[in-house]
Amino acid sequence: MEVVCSRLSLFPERSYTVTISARIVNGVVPRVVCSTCVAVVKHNHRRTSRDNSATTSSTRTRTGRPHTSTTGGHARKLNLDISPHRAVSAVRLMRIELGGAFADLLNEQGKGSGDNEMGYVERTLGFRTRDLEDRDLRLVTEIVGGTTRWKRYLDHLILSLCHDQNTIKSMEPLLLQILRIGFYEILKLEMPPYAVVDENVKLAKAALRVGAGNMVNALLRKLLMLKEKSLLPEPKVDGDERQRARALATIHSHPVWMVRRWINHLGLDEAVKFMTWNNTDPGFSIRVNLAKGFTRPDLVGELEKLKVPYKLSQHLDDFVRIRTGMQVIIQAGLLKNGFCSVQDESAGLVVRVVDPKPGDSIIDCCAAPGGKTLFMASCLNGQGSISAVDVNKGRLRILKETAKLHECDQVITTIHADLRALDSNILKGDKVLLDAPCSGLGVLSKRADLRWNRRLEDMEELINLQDTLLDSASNLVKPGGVLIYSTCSVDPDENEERIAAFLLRHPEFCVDSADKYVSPPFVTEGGFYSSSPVKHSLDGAFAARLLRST
Ligand SMILES: C[S@@+](CC[C@H](N)C(=O)[O-])C[C@H]1O[C@@H](n2cnc3c(N)ncnc32)[C@H](O)[C@@H]1O
Repeated sequence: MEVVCSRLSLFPERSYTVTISARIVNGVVPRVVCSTCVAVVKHNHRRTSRDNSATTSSTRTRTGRPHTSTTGGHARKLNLDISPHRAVSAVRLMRIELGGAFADLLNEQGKGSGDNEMGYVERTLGFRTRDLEDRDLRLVTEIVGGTTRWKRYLDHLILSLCHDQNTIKSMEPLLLQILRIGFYEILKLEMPPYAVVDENVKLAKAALRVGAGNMVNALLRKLLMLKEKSLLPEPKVDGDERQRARALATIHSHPVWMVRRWINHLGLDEAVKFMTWNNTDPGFSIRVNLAKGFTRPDLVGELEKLKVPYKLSQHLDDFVRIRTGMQVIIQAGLLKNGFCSVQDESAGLVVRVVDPKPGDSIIDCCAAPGGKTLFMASCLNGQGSISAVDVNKGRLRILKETAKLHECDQVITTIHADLRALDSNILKGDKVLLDAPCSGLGVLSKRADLRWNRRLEDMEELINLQDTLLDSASNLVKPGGVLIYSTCSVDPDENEERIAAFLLRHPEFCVDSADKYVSPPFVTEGGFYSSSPVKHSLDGAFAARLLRST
C-alpha cells in the first residue's frame, strides 16, 4: 500500500515502509506519520506522543504534495529561486541539531557523508538549486557557526514573538532552523533585511509548504519592526544570582551552568568578555611543516600569491594567523600536500612547554588525531622517537596517515591502547605528554556546537578520568624525566586543581616552571602555562611541566 506521511514533509522524495496500527474505519484511511519523520522527531525530543499517533483521514501533506515518490523514481525539482547557501545552511543545521539520527537518514540513501552538499539538499529539502560558489561557502560557514552559537538567544526571541508559547516546542525542526537563520541574518549580520525575509520565506515555502512561508514572513517582519524601534524583548539582568545568570546566559547564548561557573571563577566582567569571545568568529593559525622542508617564508609567499591576508605569529616562529581565506588555502592544496596544518597557537605553545629535542624519547599518551604529535615530530629532525598512544583506532589511523603525508612518520610509532592498561615495564619515555580528554571550554569559539553538548555532570566524569590518566602517564616517565599535563580548557578544576591533587598523590614529582619555555604573559603564578582568550586572543589552553626525581 502506498502511504503518505502527514507530518513533516521533510523527505518528500522518499518511499517508506510503514506499519499502520490504526484500523481503517468506514473506509477512511488513517493519517500516518512515516518512520523517518518519527525518528527525526524522537531525536529532537520535542514531540508529544499525540503527534506520533494516527489521527485523521488526510492522505496528503499540507502542500498537497505526496510524501512518497514513485518507487525508485527520482523526479528532480530544480528550484533556482532558492539561495543555495540558505538551503545548505538549513540542512547542516538539521544535522547538528539532530545529530546522528539525521546524518544516518541521509546515509540510508547509500551515499556517505562525503557526498556533495547539493545531494543532501535535494534529498532532504526536495529540490535542487544551483551549486555553491566560494562566496556561498563562506556564507554557509558564517551562518551555520553563528546560528549555532546564538541558538539560545535566537530561540528566546522567536519564542517571545510567537503568540503561543508552545509554538516553538511543537515546531517542525526544519521550520525552526529557517527561522533561526532569518533571525541571525537580521540581528547579527549586515544583510539587507527585506532580502533576508524574502529569501527565507521562499525557502520555507519550497522546502515545507505555503503556510510555513507565511509564518516565517510574519515573524521576520515583526522582528524587523521591533528592531527598528529598539523594542527587542531582551531579558533583564536582575533578581537573585540564578536569575541573573539565566538572563546573561540568554543574552550571550550559553548554557546557564557555564555562566554560573565563569562568574564564580572569573568574576562578572571577565565572564562577559569570555562569552563575547566565544561568540566571535574565530581566526585560524597555520603551522608550516618544517619536516617537509616548507618554511614560514615559503608559506608567506604562497599566501601572497593566493591573496590571503595574514599576520606572522608573535609567539611561535612556525605559525601564521589568518582571519579569512581558509577555503582558498584548502583549494590550493596546501593542507592536502602536507606543507602545513591548521593548529591554534595555544596548542603550539603546549608543544613549546614539552620542549622536544632531537634524540628525545617521547610518549604522547592521548595523541590522536595528532596535532601535537606532528609538531613534536618536526622538532626531532629525524632523531629520537615518539610513541603515539590513543584508545581511538579511527583517530589513530588519521594520525598515522597524516604523519606519512608530513614525512615525519619515521620517528612515530602508533600504539592503539587504553593508557590505563598500558604496561609501564615495557614503555618508558624521557618526556611524557598527557593531552587529556577535557571539557574543551577553552575552544568554544572554534567549536560552535560544543557548548550545547556539554553538561555539568560531564565535568565530574572528566575530572575523575583526568586523575586516572595522570596516574597512568606518570608511570611511563623515566627517573629524571618530565611529565607534561595539558588541556584545552580554562576551568581550574581540570587544570590547577588536577595538578595539586596529583602532587599530593605523587611526591616524586615537582613543578618545573613553564617560564623557560614560553614568554612571561603565558606563565601563571604557580609556574604553569595558561593561554586565555580574553588576555591573549588565543584559544584557552593549559600545561604543567612536572619533573620526576626518582
Ligand atoms: C584532547 S584529545 C587529544 C588531542 C591530540 N593530543 C592532538 O593534539 O591532536 C584526547 C584524546 O584522548 C584519547 N583518549 C581518551 N581516553 C583515553 C584512554 N583511556 N587511553 C588513551 N587515549 C584516550 C581520545 O581518544 C582523544 O583522541
